[in-house]
Amino acid sequence: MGEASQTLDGWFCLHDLRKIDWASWKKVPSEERQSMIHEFLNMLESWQTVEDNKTGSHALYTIVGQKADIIMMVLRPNMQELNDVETAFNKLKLADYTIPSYSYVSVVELGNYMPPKDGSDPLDSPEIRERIFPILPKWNHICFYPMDKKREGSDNWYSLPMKERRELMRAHGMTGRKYAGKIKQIITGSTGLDDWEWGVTLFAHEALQFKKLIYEMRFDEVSAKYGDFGQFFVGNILPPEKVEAFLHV
Ligand code: VOV
Repeated sequence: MGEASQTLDGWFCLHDLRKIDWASWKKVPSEERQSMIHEFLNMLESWQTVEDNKTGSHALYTIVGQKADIIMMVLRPNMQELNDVETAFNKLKLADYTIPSYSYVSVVELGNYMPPKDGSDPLDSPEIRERIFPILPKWNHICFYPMDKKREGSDNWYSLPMKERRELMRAHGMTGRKYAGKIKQIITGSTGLDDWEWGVTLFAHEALQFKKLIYEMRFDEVSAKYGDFGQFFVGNILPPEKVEAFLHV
């Protein structure tokens, strides 16, 4: 039987996707809408303070297509704080005009397939700390999807020996490295936390790079043979200064 890979786990992560109830929103008098937008912007400012203090991070994007209108991705040191952020959003007046469309709970994860060569404590490495406690990039586009590794007949990731999994992950990493500077990936583990085993969140300057990377990875054995994927969500950055225009009706 396979040996479990040890993981380094960082910040907890919530992907919260909402639709805007545009029909109801349009009926709200403009002054009230303004005040709700203002209240939401104040919340974003408080999230920014957390990020500036490096005690969490967040990303706000609009979603293209009918699955959702916005995605809020929030990172916090523990599940309680994550829940607090979610509850605080739900208490905003604006939340009454949103419809939950998908959510995902996970924790930023780094596997030990490529351990430090000198045997040092990975948590002493600033590079590793930056990966498990990441400040999310403010790049133009986001792509998020959950995934599993298969356990079907002979295609069972979990019964492969560590050596073989390491080799497959090495090849996966080599494909990913070709996209350095074009795509930033945040892998969050969710076994026991949500319906799938991992959340994959990608950030890119150009949306086409998602298609190129994910297509190329389909040919890596680890994805071709063992990858099972959930729904894909893709979208555009929504910086605070554009929130008002986005919600303008
Ligand atoms: C920019 C692209 C990029 C790069 C450089 C990259 C590199 C790496 C490395 C080096 C490692 C192993 C160590 C670790 O960090 O855990 C991983 C790990 C992982 N990856 Fe990855 N990945 C990328 C990108 C990338 C994508 C696009 C996907 C989705 C797969 C697809 O087909 O749609 C993915 C998935 C994963 C997963 C689920 C894991 C955990 C697997 C496990 O069994 O534990 N990943 N990944």
